Amino acid sequence: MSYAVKEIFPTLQGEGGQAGRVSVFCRFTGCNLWSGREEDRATAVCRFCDTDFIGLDGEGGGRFPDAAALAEAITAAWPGGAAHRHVVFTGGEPLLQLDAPLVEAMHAAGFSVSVESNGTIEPPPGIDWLCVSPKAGAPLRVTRGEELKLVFPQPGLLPEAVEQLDFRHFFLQPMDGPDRAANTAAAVAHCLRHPRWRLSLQTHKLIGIP
Ligand SMILES: C[S@@+](CC[C@H](N)C(=O)[O-])C[C@H]1O[C@@H](n2cnc3c(N)ncnc32)[C@H](O)[C@@H]1O
Ligand SMILES: Nc1nc2[nH]cc(C(=O)O)c2c(=O)[nH]1
Ligand code: SF4
Ligand SMILES: [Mg+2]
Repeated sequence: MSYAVKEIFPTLQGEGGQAGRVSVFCRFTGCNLWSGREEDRATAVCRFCDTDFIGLDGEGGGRFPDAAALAEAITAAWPGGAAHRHVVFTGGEPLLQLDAPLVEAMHAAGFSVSVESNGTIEPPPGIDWLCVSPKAGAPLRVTRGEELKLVFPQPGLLPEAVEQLDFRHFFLQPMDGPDRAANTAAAVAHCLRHPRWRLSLQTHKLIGIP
């Protein structure tokens, strides 16, 4: 199958348990919880998204005919040598497009494979680090993985509703937007009272990298 990609760029993973790790981000086009158009935001299932995932027009974006072609583009974007290669598939919702042949092609190219997903779609086999970030009002179908990263606070989705699921790490990530400072204080307060939860800051935004 072919893949629609918004952008491919090297940076540091900014969030969660792998923050600071050199990574190539492959951002797929499209999401199942929002069209990506501002006029639809107020009626979307997911209304707080901080990302432009429409189209193919970002750095390194485009339509890739098969897994080999996309793996080649991701490999070309890796800033280092043959060791420590790491790709993060995100979006939009990457599990609308990421499939086993692409995971296999990335492994064959020497990459460890991470995924950022909203948890509504079952992943293909072989993913090395699955981050699930559940969304209020959306069906949570993926209940295991390496990390659960809850954007906080979300009316209608309390940490208590997801903290017994089968994840190795539990993160609260303050919701960015006009209330970011208050949301950060609330997340810190929740972690202090419920130490299962750790704070995930969007560190790339703090230091001004993509
Ligand atoms: C843009 S999403 C793409 C991946 C997938 N669709 C998802 O929601 O997990 C990447 C990460 O950013 C988080 N995120 C999106 N908007 C945010 C915001 N306003 N504040 C904090 N985190 C946000 C998501 O929850 C997710 O963990
Ligand atoms: N540096 C950096 N880290 C990230 N972690 C998750 C991101 C995403 O948009 O999925 C993201 C992103 O957009 N940039
Ligand atoms: S599910 Fe992810 S990509 Fe889709 S609108 Fe929400 S935060 Fe954005
Ligand atoms: Mg982002």
